[in-house]
Amino acid sequence: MEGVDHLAFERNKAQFDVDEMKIVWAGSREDFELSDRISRLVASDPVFRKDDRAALGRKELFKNTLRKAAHAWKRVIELRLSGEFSALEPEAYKLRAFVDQPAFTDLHWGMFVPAIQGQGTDEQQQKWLPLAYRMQIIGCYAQTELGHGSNVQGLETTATFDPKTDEFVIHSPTLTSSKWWPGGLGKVSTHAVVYARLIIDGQDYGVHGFIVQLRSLDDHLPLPGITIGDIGMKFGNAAYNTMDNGVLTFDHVRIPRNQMLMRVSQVTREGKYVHSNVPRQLVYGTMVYVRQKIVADASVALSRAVCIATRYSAVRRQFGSHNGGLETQVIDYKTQQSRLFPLLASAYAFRFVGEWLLWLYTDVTERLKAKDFSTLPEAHACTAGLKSLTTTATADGIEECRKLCGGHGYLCSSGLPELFAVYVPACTYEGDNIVLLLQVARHLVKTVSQLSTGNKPVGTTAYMARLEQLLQYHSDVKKAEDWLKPNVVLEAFEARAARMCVACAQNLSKFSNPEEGFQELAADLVEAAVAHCQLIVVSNVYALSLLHKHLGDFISTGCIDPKQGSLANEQLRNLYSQVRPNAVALVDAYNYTDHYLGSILGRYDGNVYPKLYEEAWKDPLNDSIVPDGFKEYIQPLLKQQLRNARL
Ligand SMILES: CCCCCCCCCC/C=C\CCCCCCCC(=O)SCCNC(=O)CCNC(=O)[C@H](O)C(C)(C)COP(=O)(O)OP(=O)(O)OC[C@H]1O[C@@H](n2cnc3c(N)ncnc32)[C@H](O)[C@@H]1OP(=O)(O)O
Ligand SMILES: Cc1cc2nc3c(=O)[nH]c(=O)nc-3n(C[C@H](O)[C@H](O)[C@H](O)COP(=O)(O)OP(=O)(O)OC[C@H]3O[C@@H](n4cnc5c(N)ncnc54)[C@H](O)[C@@H]3O)c2cc1C
Repeated sequence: MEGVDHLAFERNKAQFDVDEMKIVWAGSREDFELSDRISRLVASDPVFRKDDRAALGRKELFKNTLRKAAHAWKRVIELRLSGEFSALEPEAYKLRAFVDQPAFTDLHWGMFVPAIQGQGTDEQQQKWLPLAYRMQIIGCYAQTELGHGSNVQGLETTATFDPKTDEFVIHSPTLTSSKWWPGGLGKVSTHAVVYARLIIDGQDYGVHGFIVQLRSLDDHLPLPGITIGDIGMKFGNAAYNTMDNGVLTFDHVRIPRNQMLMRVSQVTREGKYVHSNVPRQLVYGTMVYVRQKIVADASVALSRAVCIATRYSAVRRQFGSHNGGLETQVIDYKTQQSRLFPLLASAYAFRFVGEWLLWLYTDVTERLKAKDFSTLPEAHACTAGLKSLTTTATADGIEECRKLCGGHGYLCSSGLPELFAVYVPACTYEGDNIVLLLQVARHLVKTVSQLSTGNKPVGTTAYMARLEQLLQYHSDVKKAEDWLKPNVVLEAFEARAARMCVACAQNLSKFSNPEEGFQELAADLVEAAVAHCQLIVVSNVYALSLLHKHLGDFISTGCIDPKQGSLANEQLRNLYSQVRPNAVALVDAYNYTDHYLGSILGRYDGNVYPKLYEEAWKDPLNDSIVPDGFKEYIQPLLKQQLRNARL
């Protein structure tokens, strides 16, 4: 059966041009060609092999990660993948994506460099960026502490200005102030951007960023006053254990004054605190940048899981055989379709919403350069909300895909357990998803409360300007096909989000203390924020399955009635039937190599069973026929039973 395309029959059913769809998914022909070239390059390089990962112990796994990161960097330079200086070019980014192994380089390029770019002055950038671009220093982002992560203003590490020596003294005053979690910190980084409370003359000016050298550039030992290590094994086997998330404490470590990142605010030689004419929230700018990247990556993780589950569902057969004929492909079961196809649609939807968010982020960045800060709240709300929405849906979606693959989905060789374990911390890092939704809720409630003062809502909240109309709205859907009209769906989502936000604002106004009200109503506020974020996704693409999933919201807010809900469901079933013949082609359009998918169930040729069988024999337990430990632990039991039987 080797080489036979078990899915050819499925591919022949496609009703659209897969090659054209590959370009749509990639973004452009140029992007497609680049991805295609780099994914093949990675797949054919033995250093980037990953099928042996599940069996490696932590130390071997980590060394393997260092080897891959070093090799990736060599390839970036040899192939001139990056521009003259930075590896944040699309080519290098793609190479990292296809290598598919989290490493310290993610934090160096993804957070340390952007923190200096966004928060450093021109002089600081000139000094530090060339070193970082050439990886002559390796950096990480040391914000979270043992005692505080979400509450950034609660961080305890201090940076006290010493006017006598023109230095800051960085110190960890308590156990809970130990830096805890930063990726790349545990074993690799030579430097960090450390977030600490700025103290001048006894006064606390809040949290600011400082560039701190952690390890010697000669022998890699921690510098005096610095205690540093890895925080230990994390969820999953290989998964995120390729990363050295670290712990760090400072004992009165001195750094020059000019190592405070001073674009947002400065400390003068005399110890005067000067705040530039920019919002203090720019100190949080690196998080906004990374949240946008996380949204762009959600579609990648979800599409991998969906690709595996779709191909396998077309290969797998259970029940339904008549007269010795073939059994039914599990993809033909309506229940399988109703679980799988909305995820297939979500992967595409997140791909497009990621593109849109990149556009929004680029626009905001351009405005910030021109000192226009007006769109910053919208950028924060959109990045926070969509990060939360897409990572939650993706993590849940990967787990659903595992279940869609039945028992075989639980095998590491399906690729799904590791994909889930690597992905699921995205719901926590870069802002816990609930904490981020509460930020969106604050923005929405503020928008509603400002309507009465004549403030015109902008951006993604612009629909609130039609509040009167949306509060009167009731869907006029009469037949299932009406739900195919994008405007009909969009209006229903707008009305639902507006009503949920208004209900929250009205309930909040009953509290004399708004903060107390916000705490009390937090669960409702989170639901209103989800409704708003779903509207953003819907307005960029799709939505009937979401409407079906949240039917309760639509009916209880009076946007639609139960009959219209059933019509939506009927239309959804019709759509599943239309997707069915195209399903395998729709996942082929992702153009993933078998190396990248890392899944026997998702193989392009569908040759699942022989390969699963072959793979089982490679497990280290099968190295010997009788297992180690037999003589010590099994044989005595068996002998004991024999003795008992004789008695
Ligand atoms: C070899 C090869 C090449 C390789 C190339 C590789 C390239 C790889 C790239 C990979 C990319 C990325 C990889 C990253 C992996 C990620 C690892 C994870 C890292 C981390 O987790 S870092 C730590 C993240 N921590 C958090 O996210 C903390 C979450 N908490 C917060 O953000 C805040 O504390 C808060 C919850 C927002 C609350 O803050 P605060 O108390 O200060 O604020 P208030 O609620 O009082 O609000 C005040 C005011 O400020 C507004 N606001 C809040 N945040 C922001 C913001 N970010 N931007 C703008 N405005 C903000 C808020 O809305 C309020 O406004 P208002 O006063 O109401 O008008
Ligand atoms: C794999 C991984 C990598 C990481 N990498 C880095 C890194 O490189 N650098 C770095 O600085 N940090 C890093 N972090 C830390 C990460 O950013 C934090 O863990 C994250 O911001 C969540 O904060 P927390 O751990 O304090 O959670 P907590 O805030 O303690 O959350 C615990 C629970 O409390 C709830 N909660 C908290 N506050 C509220 C509230 N106001 N209202 C309602 N519910 C609330 C949350 O929803 C959650 O259910 C990483 C974390 C992980 C898991």
